[in-house]
Amino acid sequence: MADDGMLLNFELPSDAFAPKQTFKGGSWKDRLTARKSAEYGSMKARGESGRSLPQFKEMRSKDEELILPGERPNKRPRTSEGGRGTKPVRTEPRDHRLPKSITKGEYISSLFTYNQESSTKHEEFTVDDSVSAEPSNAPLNDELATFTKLGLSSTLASHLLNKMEIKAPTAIQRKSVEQLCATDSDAFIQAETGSGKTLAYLLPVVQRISQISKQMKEEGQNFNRKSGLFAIILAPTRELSKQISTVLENLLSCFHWIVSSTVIGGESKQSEKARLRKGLNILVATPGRLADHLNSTEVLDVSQVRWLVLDEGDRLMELGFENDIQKIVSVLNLRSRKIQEHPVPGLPERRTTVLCSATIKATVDQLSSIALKDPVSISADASEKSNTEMEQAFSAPAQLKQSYALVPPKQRLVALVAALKQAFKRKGSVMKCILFMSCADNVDFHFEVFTREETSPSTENKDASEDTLRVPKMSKTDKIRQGGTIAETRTQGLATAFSGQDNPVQVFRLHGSMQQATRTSTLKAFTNCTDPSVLVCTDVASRGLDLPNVDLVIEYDAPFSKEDHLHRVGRTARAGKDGRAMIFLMPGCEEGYVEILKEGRPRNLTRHDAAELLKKGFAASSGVVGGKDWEDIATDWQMDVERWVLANRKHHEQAYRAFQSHIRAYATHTAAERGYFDLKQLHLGHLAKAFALREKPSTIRVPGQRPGKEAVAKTKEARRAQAGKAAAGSKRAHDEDDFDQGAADEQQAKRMMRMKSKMAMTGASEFNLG
Ligand SMILES: Nc1ncnc2c1ncn2[C@@H]1O[C@H](COP(=O)(O)OP(=O)(O)OP(=O)(O)O)[C@@H](O)[C@H]1O
Repeated sequence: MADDGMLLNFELPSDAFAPKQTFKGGSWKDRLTARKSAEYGSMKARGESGRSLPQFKEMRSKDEELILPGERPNKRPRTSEGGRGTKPVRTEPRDHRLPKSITKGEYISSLFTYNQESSTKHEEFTVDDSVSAEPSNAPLNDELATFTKLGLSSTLASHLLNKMEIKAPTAIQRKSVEQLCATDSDAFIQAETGSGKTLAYLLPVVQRISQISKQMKEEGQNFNRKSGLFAIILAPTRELSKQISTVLENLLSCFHWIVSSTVIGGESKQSEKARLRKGLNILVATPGRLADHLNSTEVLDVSQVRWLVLDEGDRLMELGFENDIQKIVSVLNLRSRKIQEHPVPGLPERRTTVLCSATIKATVDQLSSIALKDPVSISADASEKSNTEMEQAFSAPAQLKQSYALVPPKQRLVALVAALKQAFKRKGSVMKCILFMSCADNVDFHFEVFTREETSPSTENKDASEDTLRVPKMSKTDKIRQGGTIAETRTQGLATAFSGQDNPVQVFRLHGSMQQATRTSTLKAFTNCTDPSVLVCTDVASRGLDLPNVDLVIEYDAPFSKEDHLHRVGRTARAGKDGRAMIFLMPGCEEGYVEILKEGRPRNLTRHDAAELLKKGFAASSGVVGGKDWEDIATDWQMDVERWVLANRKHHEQAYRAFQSHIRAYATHTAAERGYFDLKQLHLGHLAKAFALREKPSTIRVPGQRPGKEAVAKTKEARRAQAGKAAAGSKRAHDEDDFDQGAADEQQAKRMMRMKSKMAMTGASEFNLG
């Protein structure tokens, strides 16, 4: 199941994050009224009468912050004038920025009040940006390190130079080409992102097969596509398989008699079978599809396979391809025993299996035990390393400039737009940016926000139109007709939200719930786009993809694991080029994640704060534009998006979905890192603002999804009443059991959900990658 389409069988309990009702903020009168109102509400629910009290929506603290029962306002920040508990110092009134009228169930809070502040020092780990770091994944500058000296034929070496503009090997290529051209032992190849691992395993494979073809010709035999399948390369995703296949075809254009092909799904098995029937010498495949063909395609003869490459080994395991790989390896072992009628001259006795990744996790040991025998470790580093050492040693490219932005939940959306505005302010400063989000719903919603038609910024008072913009109530049939999904085919648009004045920016979206053909064409369009562009995507684009000219990576939603972080930021600063990466974190427990970032041994890790981003993004250097300061401009923009969401049912539902899916995704960080991403500490009310939602989080429901605890409680009550009326004690007991069983199941469901959503959101299967 894909990440955005997941209608999982549990919903976050509406009151799960609500502490005991306490009312803070505003004057004592506000707090008293709020408490009385809440008491009145519960009396009313119990059927007791009470004197009329003001509706809660009418109450607003003096700071414009609406403090809701069930929501946790942040603690007042300490001020130099007084300790906690003293009246906060109000720098300026915010009221003028917010609409004067609000409607039932709708709460509008200011972007700039009650935000949690950072608890860490600003100076930490900030390094001078002007200090340039030597690229660590660049081609070698060593005259002795020529491809011919490493064992490649002069034909292949000159093809690399003249046709592919590859002059010298990278460090990992030097080691691996030398090793794999000379020996048949299994190998682990581990090197940082963008260091040329694809050629590190393809070059020796092509070289060895070209030698076989040469030997056959010398012995008077004809080498052609029917001579045998000699190498299989497995990759976890279709996109990656296609990319490997393209590099391979480029290489093989100097050996046109060696034929390669792919079986990766996404097209009919019949046409794949037809290709296999024609014969081929090198096959690039996804594990599931290959296992399928090994089962059902008789013409697929794997008895002569002598090279098996498992690219992105740890990812293959993460995505649950273990069984498929096990099956493939045992079929290869079994069929390699077949006695050949016409043995191929020069074909090695044993099969060489190569495992390759930028990050080597414990799971790789498992894969190694399935597929490898006494492997040699090949890393770019000069020292020989054990697996554990390799696991600890992975790092980001040295020349990559990393930073993190500490942004409170309410300001996330505006700060993101500000960062993008700043990045694309000057023509040519950033060409391509990849923006990572946690799930497909998030990608879809933000794509729409970035490409929406903006209303005139001169519209000063929009209060009058607030009610007319209200979302029309969705009828039951509408909901059914919509089926809980939004059909959206547009994958490219002009970024109205952050295009520079003379610098139009294109936005693309990519995630695993899109049709394969759309995914492929979107990637192609992004790659070929000559305008500055942003690819908003899930982790489907985090592994192995080599998209040219990406100079900025933004992780708006934190990665699910530190390995994912390295792969994401590794889409830039490739093969010695420069690159920048920024991750968004929230003040509070997420700040601790900086320690994890440091584990990737970045040469620099600069910190940005929300105010700094907003100021740079929303105002000129003077800080004031047309009499408005950057806070006003950011607020106007946020309000505009909120109104846009309210005005259209589709956008509203998209925002709902994105909010809910994001929270689910938030719960799926690896156990080791969950402490930094603690759902209980996430201020859902504030976070909703980053999705331009004005509703109370517990009321946010996506049509077709299972009701939350509140709704279940209501149903339970109704069912109890019914059971009571019918005086059917046994039935009641049965219903109770159902609910208790439901509660027990919920734990199980949550566990399943965590696993499923992690898989779906990171790309659970090659056929439906998220
Ligand atoms: N020797 C070389 N000289 C110059 N460029 C190279 C060389 N080898 C590879 N490249 C280029 O470097 C880029 C990255 O290569 P590749 O995709 O193989 O990296 P990788 O190590 O597999 O990265 P990842 O871990 O992200 O998958 C590609 O654009 C490739 O063309």
